[in-house]
Amino acid sequence: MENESLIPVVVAGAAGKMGRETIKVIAQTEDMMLLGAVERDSQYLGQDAGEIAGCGALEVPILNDLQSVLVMATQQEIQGVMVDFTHPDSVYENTRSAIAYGVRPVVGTTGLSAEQIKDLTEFAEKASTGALIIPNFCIGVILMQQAALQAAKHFDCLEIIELHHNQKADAPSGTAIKTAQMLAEMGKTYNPPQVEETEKIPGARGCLADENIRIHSVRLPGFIAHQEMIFGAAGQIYTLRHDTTDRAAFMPGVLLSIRKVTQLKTLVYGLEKIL
Ligand SMILES: NC(=O)C1=CN([C@@H]2O[C@H](COP(=O)(O)OP(=O)(O)OC[C@H]3O[C@@H](n4cnc5c(N)ncnc54)[C@H](OP(=O)(O)O)[C@@H]3O)[C@@H](O)[C@H]2O)C=CC1
Ligand SMILES: O=C(O)C1=N[C@H](C(=O)O)C[C@H](O)C1
Repeated sequence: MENESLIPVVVAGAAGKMGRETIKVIAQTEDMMLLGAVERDSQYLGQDAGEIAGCGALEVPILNDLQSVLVMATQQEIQGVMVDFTHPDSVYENTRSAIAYGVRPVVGTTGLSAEQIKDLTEFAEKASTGALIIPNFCIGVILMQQAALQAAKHFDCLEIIELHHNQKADAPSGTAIKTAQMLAEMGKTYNPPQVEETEKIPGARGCLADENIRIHSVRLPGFIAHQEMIFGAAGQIYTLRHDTTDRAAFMPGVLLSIRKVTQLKTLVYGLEKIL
């Protein structure tokens, strides 16, 4: 393919676990090119993004100024896409900046509040810029969420347990929050109280998400990303579980999102809406 017809992609958080995986997969993808790589830690400044990702030199130096990379993206023939895998404390500003420059954000970073998502949705609408916020790029997770929606037609009681590596900054996970939101959209309130409960140690019962759904967050070395959903009713327990055993599992969803966001004019929240 000619360079001019490739989707130019900027990766923010280029030296992180997901940033490296994303750069590797873009390097192998015919209809995309890595245009820019941004990282906040100056130890990577000027280093080749491909070398850092472990896929060999791509001649794209890592920079630490997102704005200048976004400017570069605006100068391409095809509108650029920014993939963000940074940190909950940076993702809102990064996404707003990308939309302001007309560079379409594909946001994998979790930890955005409901107000921030609402604000970004309005901003993207005003700018007529496509944007995606995807709490989980893994198809298996979407299948688990769909199965949970089916189960919720028959079960009124459930709790969510999410388990992640201990480098994760935010809790509960974006996936668990989104799952609870999807269940809440069914118009039910779950887990009708049975007795008056007392938490002898605060937090014992996890956190309370939408429509009375409890989420319990486990952080341990050895995990990558896992979610269990336990439904209970008289005489039965129904359990759904998804395990991510390699970050490669997220990559088909990342590539799909990069392609889809170029066709959007508004912000869409959730991979299930673009499948
Ligand atoms: N949607 C999905 O399917 C998935 C989402 N995630 C989410 O993606 C995010 C990143 O995860 P992960 O890769 O594991 O985390 P890492 O900590 O491995 O990587 C994040 C990288 O981004 C850098 N960074 C932070 N802020 C900025 C900034 N403003 N500009 C540029 N770089 C920045 C960090 O630098 P430093 O180390 O100096 O802070 C770090 O190198 C998390 O929110 C995680 O929850 C993860 C997996 C899948
Ligand atoms: O931090 C992670 O690793 C992950 N974060 C996302 C989340 O918060 O749901 C997606 C996946 O679970 C991996």
